[in-house]
Amino acid sequence: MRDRSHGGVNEEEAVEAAERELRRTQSPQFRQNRHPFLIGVAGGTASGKTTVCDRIMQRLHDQCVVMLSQDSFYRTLTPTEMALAKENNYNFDHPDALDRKGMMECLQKLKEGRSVEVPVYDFALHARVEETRRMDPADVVIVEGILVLAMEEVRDQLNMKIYVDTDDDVRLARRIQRDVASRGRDVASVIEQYTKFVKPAFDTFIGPSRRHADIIVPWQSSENVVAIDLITEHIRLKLRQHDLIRIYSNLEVMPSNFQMRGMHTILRDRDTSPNDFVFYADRINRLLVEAGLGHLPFREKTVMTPTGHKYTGVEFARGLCGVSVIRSGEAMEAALRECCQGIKIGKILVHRHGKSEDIVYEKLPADISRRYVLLLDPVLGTGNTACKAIQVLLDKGVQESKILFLCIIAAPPGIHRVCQTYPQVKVITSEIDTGVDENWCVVPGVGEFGDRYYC
Ligand SMILES: O=P(O)(O)OC[C@H]1O[C@H](OP(=O)(O)OP(=O)(O)O)[C@H](O)[C@@H]1O
Ligand SMILES: O=c1cc[nH]c(=O)[nH]1
Repeated sequence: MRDRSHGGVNEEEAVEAAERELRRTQSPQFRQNRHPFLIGVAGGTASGKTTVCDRIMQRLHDQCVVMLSQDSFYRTLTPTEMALAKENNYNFDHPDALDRKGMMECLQKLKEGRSVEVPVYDFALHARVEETRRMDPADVVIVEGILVLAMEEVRDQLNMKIYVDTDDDVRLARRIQRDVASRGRDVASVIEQYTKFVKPAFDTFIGPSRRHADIIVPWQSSENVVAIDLITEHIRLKLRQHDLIRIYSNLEVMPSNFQMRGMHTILRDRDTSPNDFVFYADRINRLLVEAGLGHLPFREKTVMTPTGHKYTGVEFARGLCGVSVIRSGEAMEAALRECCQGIKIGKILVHRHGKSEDIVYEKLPADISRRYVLLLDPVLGTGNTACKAIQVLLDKGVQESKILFLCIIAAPPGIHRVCQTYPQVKVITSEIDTGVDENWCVVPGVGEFGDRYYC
């Protein structure tokens, strides 16, 4: 008889658990260990970037948000460069005018949740001053500047890329006003600099960087309130999520409710009987497969209901197959067959020797290159096995974007490895674990999945 005594969670316990979670997530240690959400805001000179950043910060007033400006990283000019600057002949709009290394170091530290000392630049002297400005770890870091999306190394660090789009004539008028009023310049020199350097740099670096943006915000004379609403809602959603989901758009963690937590508690309990282990692993596998199928394309289809009315719905995608990683992945085949009758399922065997692995066997559908592939393996640990298996599929001609990797538990090293190496592969898991120990076991983990499932 199956042991069902793990069943319900009473309301009082649920409230207590929720309160414990709230206390935990608000503690200083928790906040310090979190990676912030990094947003880049670019656009031409005087396009309204700072106003966009201010509006985002105002809306996120209950979060810790800091703003890093590209302008802080202008290099102190050499005497020769200084002479050119004095003759209005130095290109401040070129990426080489920046201390890109210093900027990346700063960004990296903030990303790791560490404090930084940000340089302070004096625009009138064209030099860094002695003092620095301390910036503490934050939930959200906004990096603002004309070249933020033009520098690949900066772009690669960002979780959200915004481009502020404003007409050239509006920007020039604003730039003249600003430089005359606050940077001690006259109108003629501002226009000369604009024609000689600002506009060509816009045409070469800044304008083209718009194609890297996730969001292009039209920003003319009146403020774009709708865009700011959408951006801040998206950030709030991301902040509610686990760090790794914020970072990788190709990672999906199934919603965690008490059913899911309860099933995981049983899988993770070393005293769980083999029967129960199989029963609950199968239940999660079924949910995982359904979550994976939810990512496949569909076509609209209209049918007639028994009441004689039309129902407009969708038709499932064709050209799908499964591939299980032997042995544990085979435990997920039944769930896939229950959802997709008659589906073809291939197999890959990766032999692990500690850190290195070899593919020792593969049997895949002959036409796999034309199919979507649900790659099945319940445990993602270091990610070595998954990467090997994915590479086999790519070598067979499967498109990266057509691979969905399904696993019951995923450890952060494996998530980083797979999501970074194969950014178009969708990784779907039911829980993220803490890590991998010195024996390459996932912790807290479920132990050796295959031994427990097949014993
Ligand atoms: O991400 P990694 O560190 O590579 O670890 C994950 C691999 O480990 C497990 O298989 P295992 O080698 O235990 O073989 P089994 O399925 O035959 O039990 C699991 O099913 C994965 O294939
Ligand atoms: O913890 C682990 C790691 C690899 N494989 C498993 O089955 N469990």
